[in-house]
Amino acid sequence: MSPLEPPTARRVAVIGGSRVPFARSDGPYATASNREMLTAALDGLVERYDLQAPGAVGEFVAGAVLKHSRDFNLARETVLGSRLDARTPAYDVQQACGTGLQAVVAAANKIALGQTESAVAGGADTASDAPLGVNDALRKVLLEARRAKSPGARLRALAKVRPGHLVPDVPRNAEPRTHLSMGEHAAATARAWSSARLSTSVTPGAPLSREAQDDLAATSHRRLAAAYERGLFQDLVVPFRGLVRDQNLRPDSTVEKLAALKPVFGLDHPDPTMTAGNSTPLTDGAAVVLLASEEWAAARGLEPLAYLAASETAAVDFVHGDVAGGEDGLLMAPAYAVPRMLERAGLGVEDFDLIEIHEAFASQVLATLAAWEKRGLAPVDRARLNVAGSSLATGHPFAATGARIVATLAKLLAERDAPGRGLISICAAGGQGVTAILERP
Ligand SMILES: CC(=O)SCCNC(=O)CCNC(=O)[C@H](O)C(C)(C)COP(=O)(O)OP(=O)(O)OC[C@H]1O[C@@H](n2cnc3c(N)ncnc32)[C@H](O)[C@@H]1OP(=O)(O)O
Repeated sequence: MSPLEPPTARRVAVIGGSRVPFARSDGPYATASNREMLTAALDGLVERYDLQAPGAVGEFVAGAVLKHSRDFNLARETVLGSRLDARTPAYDVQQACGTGLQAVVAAANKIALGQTESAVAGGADTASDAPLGVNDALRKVLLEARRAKSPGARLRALAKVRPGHLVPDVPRNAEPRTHLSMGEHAAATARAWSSARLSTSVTPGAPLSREAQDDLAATSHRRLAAAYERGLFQDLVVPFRGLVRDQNLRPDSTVEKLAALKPVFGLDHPDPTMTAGNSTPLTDGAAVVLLASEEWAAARGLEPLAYLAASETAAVDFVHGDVAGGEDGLLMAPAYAVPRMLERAGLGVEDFDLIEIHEAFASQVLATLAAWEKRGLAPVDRARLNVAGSSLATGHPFAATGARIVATLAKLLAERDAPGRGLISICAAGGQGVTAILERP
């Protein structure tokens, strides 16, 4: 028997995106689950691209960072409650804040290899509906009670419950080994890069200054507001629970206003620079992207916005390296992923019309830019960076951010109505980075 020939890779088109407006946690989506938000985003896409028919979508790939055990396969549970055909296979991925982009890459690779013709990928997260666990002591008692062979034995087991057992196990926005929050890690990285050279900073002498961070945040709000204003998100955002645009957006967020906010991270060092204004807020939301082969798109008369041309992941050893931060801080893996991806593609950052860096914190974006320059990449032209705003303005529902960025960038490339290339860089908890290239030939 002759072996199957290895398939030739095909181009993967980004057809469109759909997301709910992002909401600040404990706000309008406080009672919405990941599944409900993801279903709303998915149904938006199903409706817009007429995907109800059986087999229209080959697979749904999605994930959440904070996930209830009842959503053991959130993607499949979402399909079953959505307008997508119930016979659509679905599975979860999880790579912290890189989840949404990793879901896109996983789905795209199957399309590229001819294993499916179309897929939807994305993610959702809610810090409002975070899963609370029972603490270990109570878990032992409850399991003992469940195993009890008689009502008496069950009662004896339950009688062991003490008030202290009722303290819930709350998921923390902290690194499990260092016990430091993401913000504290970013503050340590900002210190490590504070004397870095950065050609394009508003404060060239001190690229990670408070002023430079606030400027980045104000720019993000200003550009997101302008993008809403000119209708960029008209076919990308579906209204949900009374919101029509991202709740965190403050068009009036000026550098002067941001300068008045008090620092919240890195307070154990002189001159802390990170505030609620130049950090992302805890956010609830969901986003998805429709991907397909060129043949699938052509058969439906759909014009691809752009193509997923490359992707890369990297991880830094922040555990054995510099645990608290340093050059290889927790959120610095894109400093390795992007140069590697560009080398493989034979491109430089100057070859990109648009660059999207997920804004976990302004300081982390600036440290990433400095690291790229240090590793020999050309300075990033700020006029091409996050041109429609990014996470500082939209907010950051962890697993949704990748799909938000892919859909926004694809739309921005299509808008230009000319050949173009866009770069995506996303840092993730766990010391990981997920990056990608979109292209419009
Ligand atoms: C890989 C990754 O992505 S890692 C990133 C993961 N995400 C995180 O770690 C989330 C980090 N963020 C947080 O933990 C929280 O949002 C914090 C600690 C930064 C801030 O929390 P809070 O103090 O609750 O923020 P809050 O929204 O109340 O803002 C504080 C103040 O700043 C003001 N403010 C916030 N943003 C702005 C802005 N853009 N412009 C003007 N004022 C602002 C608020 O109005 C508020 O003012 P008030 O005290 O007068 O009401």
